[in-house]
Amino acid sequence: MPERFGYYQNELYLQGYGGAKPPFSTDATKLEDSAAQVLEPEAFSYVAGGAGSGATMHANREAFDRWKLVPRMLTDATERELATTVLGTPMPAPVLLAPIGVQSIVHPDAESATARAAAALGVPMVMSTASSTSIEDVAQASGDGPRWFQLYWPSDSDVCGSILARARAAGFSTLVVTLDTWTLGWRPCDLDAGYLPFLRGLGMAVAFSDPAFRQLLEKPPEEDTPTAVLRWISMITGTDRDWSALPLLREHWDGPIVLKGIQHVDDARRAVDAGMDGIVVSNHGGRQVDGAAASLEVLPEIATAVGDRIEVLFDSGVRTGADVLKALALGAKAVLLGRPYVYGLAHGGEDGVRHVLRSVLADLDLTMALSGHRRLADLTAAALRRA
Ligand SMILES: Cc1cc2nc3c(=O)[nH]c(=O)nc-3n(C[C@H](O)[C@H](O)[C@H](O)COP(=O)(O)O)c2cc1C
Ligand SMILES: CCCCC(=O)C(=O)O
Repeated sequence: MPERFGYYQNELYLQGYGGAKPPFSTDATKLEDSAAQVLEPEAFSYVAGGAGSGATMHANREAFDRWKLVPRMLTDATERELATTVLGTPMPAPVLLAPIGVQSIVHPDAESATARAAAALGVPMVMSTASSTSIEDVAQASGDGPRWFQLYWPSDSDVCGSILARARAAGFSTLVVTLDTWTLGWRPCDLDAGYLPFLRGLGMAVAFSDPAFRQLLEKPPEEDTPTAVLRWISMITGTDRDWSALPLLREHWDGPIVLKGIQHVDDARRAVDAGMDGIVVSNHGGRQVDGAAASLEVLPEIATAVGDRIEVLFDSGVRTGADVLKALALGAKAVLLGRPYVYGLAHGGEDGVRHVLRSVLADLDLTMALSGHRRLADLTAAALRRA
């Protein structure tokens, strides 16, 4: 394990901050408020916002509140075993960083800072297709760190193949294909602010550095950005693909493939039938379908239906160690942490992401200990009660 995160007191206070106050809160639920103080209003709204009325974003949190841990005593949880392996990737705890695009709008070091922070802890980073940093630069920042690549699936097969070949060559081991964002959801915050970072040419580093994409353009993106942006957006949006198209991805990717954005048990079964290796039960943090079910609400039925045949990962609303425990007890193999690490990035770049990650991992470790669980395998529905 690259760095021991262990007990909160040892790690953050004695080693990390030497007993001094940390630079900002160790409570990820508070970071949103303080991030609002340090970010441009539009950038903050873009990150914090959800689709429509925000109903799904709120439902994601409410669903966590409906489940309560029921701690067990005298179980000897002095030493916990949090390390696990998902699709061949070893990790110190069942936590990955969710793919989040355009990180340059919150910090100039953007995805490179995130990659360094994740690598320092051995936590896998899922890099977004909509990154503000190219595949090769993220890989370099990530060094020996574990890394997965998230795909917004280009309709042009040459471009798709080129991007995936680059990701594979750069050491990204697992492909995460996001299905729930084939067009952007109705996001009043961004609409009201007239703010969409992509239309300003942000979050285009993967596309603009891709030789196959550049070949399709009459003028390079540096000379005519709006045309290049529109060409790219038209390529990654649309419904012209269905389940039968998934084998095409196998032609370009020989590693594990995970489908992200699964909410319905029948879609989870289809992912198994299509020979996929994993799914992420996710509603994109409530950013796509306003009124969609909370992801935690649908997790148990999906895990029961397919959990023995495919890796079931989870995101949308994870903020604390207890949240991780609950998702695992309800059938997830690991969770993806979303907005909180972006707020860490906003507060302090690489150090900020590390701070958030260490806080969540240490909180997870302690909550696991005090709930009486030694091993991840001990986390079953019996560890919970529905309120
Ligand atoms: C600012 C922002 C950008 C995102 N960009 C992507 C992306 O590029 N690709 C993707 O698959 N998911 C993206 N997501 C969704 C996350 O991967 C994840 O599903 C979501 O953040 C989980 O919800 P939470 O933040 O409430 O925990 C984005 C989320 C946010 C907040
Ligand atoms: C093409 C959209 C990329 C960013 C994204 O997924 C989000 O804002 O939720």
